[in-house]
Amino acid sequence: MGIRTGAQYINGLKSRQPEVWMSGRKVTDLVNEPVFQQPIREIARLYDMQHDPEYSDKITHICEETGERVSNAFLIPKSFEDLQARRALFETWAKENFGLMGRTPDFLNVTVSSMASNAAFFEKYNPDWAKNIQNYYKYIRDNDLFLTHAIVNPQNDRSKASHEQKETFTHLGLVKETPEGIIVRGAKMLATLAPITDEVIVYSFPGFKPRDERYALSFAIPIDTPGLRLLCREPMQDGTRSLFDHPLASRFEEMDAILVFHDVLVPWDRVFMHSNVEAANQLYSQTGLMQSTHQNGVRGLTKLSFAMEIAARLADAIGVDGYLNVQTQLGELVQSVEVIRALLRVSEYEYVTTPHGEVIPAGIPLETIRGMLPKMYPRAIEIIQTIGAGGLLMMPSGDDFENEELRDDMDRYYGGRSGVSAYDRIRLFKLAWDLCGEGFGQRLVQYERYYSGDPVRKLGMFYSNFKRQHSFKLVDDALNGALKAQKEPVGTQD
Ligand SMILES: Cc1cc2nc3c(=O)[nH]c(=O)nc-3n(C[C@H](O)[C@H](O)[C@H](O)COP(=O)(O)OP(=O)(O)OC[C@H]3O[C@@H](n4cnc5c(N)ncnc54)[C@H](O)[C@@H]3O)c2cc1C
Ligand SMILES: Nc1c(O)cccc1C(=O)O
Repeated sequence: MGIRTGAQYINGLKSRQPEVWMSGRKVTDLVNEPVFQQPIREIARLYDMQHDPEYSDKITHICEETGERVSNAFLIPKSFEDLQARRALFETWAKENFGLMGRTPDFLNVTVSSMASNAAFFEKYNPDWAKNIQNYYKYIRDNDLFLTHAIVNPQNDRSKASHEQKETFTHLGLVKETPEGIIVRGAKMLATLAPITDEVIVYSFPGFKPRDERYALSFAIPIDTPGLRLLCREPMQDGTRSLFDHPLASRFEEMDAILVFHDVLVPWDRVFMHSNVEAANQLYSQTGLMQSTHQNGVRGLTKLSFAMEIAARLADAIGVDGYLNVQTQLGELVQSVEVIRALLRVSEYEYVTTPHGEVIPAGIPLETIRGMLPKMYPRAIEIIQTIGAGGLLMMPSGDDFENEELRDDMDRYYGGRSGVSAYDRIRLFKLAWDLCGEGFGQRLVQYERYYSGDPVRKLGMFYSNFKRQHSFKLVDDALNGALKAQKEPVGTQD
């Protein structure tokens, strides 16, 4: 089939009935559920772009194997140009939602592509696992599927290993093997956009301990697989708030869900790994999952740039950008954007070719983005709050603004500097408040901090890996140089 349209994506959603729970009720009509309608529209729009002549050649390509047009997320890059083609997709889609939707289909499609292109890793442990991940890659590529992922065990007690939790199946684990597949039970978090996806893939960050064997698994199943229950967090918008009042929150909220598996059957051909602590702990570093970090980086750059632009427009609208303190905050934001932009470029220009010929962005700059964005983005939000100050809290609702009795006051007292009307200022400040004040905006801060794991442990791992690869030779050069200089009599140099 190749690339889908938005309508085909929506028809896919209509054809399934996953068990979705939200606000104390079972959601039975997903596509007409007010909370999900707008995000579904946003994802459908991305699918439609694949067919739009303006974007098609930029974000899709003809698959060598099938001759069909497929998303660039399924490209296994073999050159710098391929990396750029993939980036073009990330960038084009991120710009459609200002980088605020992190888990658009490209994210996991890239992840699975890199797992499949590193099938040799799975082969080492079990040839069936390698075959399964490769077939799964082809399946989602050829059907242009949208995946969610759940890779983190629920918090419960982080001081204990999976096998030491209160109950055997608090963390998702293997119950038994059957002729048809494996039966799994327990929970995994935190599957963003799960209710409106086609499939879920499960794997884990490293950290399993001996005796955690049953929890060391990876597989993918349709989101409506019997026994799989999706428990949504409380929605941050009810789907009825106006676009005037909430221009971002009412469009781009990504629902998050805990997945609870009640003795779910995973067919053998969908099992990528099980009962192997060593394989599960190596999966992340050995299968090029770094490729998804390329998507994260491009998307994160768009989001940070958006925050920077909002801060600049706020400051301009109320005439405060001539003050030194405001200028230094805005300058800091522009420089943050430039740092991320430069790091992305370095990662692409200094790409690495793997032994099997895949071209991947350089890891250290991408990891650096991952370490810095969790600090830069919250800081950008703090700056928006600081520059907007009380003005962020004085904005009326759209209904107030439309009320003829109030209009004169609004026009008089809500305008900005000369040339900025009350209407323009109110709209701008509402945009800013969605990003820096609403629950929607706070989730986006939390997302930037945690979407790729705990930044504390990530930075620790980053330094340990860095140390393994570097001998800090400049220090030896300096020490040896000092010894040499000491021995050489003065005047012997040219
Ligand atoms: C908005 C949002 C969307 C997300 N979307 C997804 C998704 O789609 N799919 C998915 O799988 N995951 C998703 N995640 C989950 C994300 O992967 C986790 O939040 C992340 O891995 C951090 O784990 P945790 O939240 O369980 O924090 P914890 O690991 O429980 O950490 C809690 C605190 O304790 C500290 N801590 C815990 N253990 C240690 C330790 N061993 N050493 C030192 N400090 C420690 C941490 O530094 C942190 O401050 C999302 C998260 C957010 C916030
Ligand atoms: N963002 C990530 C995720 O959600 C799962 C696994 C890895 C990452 C990552 O950025 O490396």
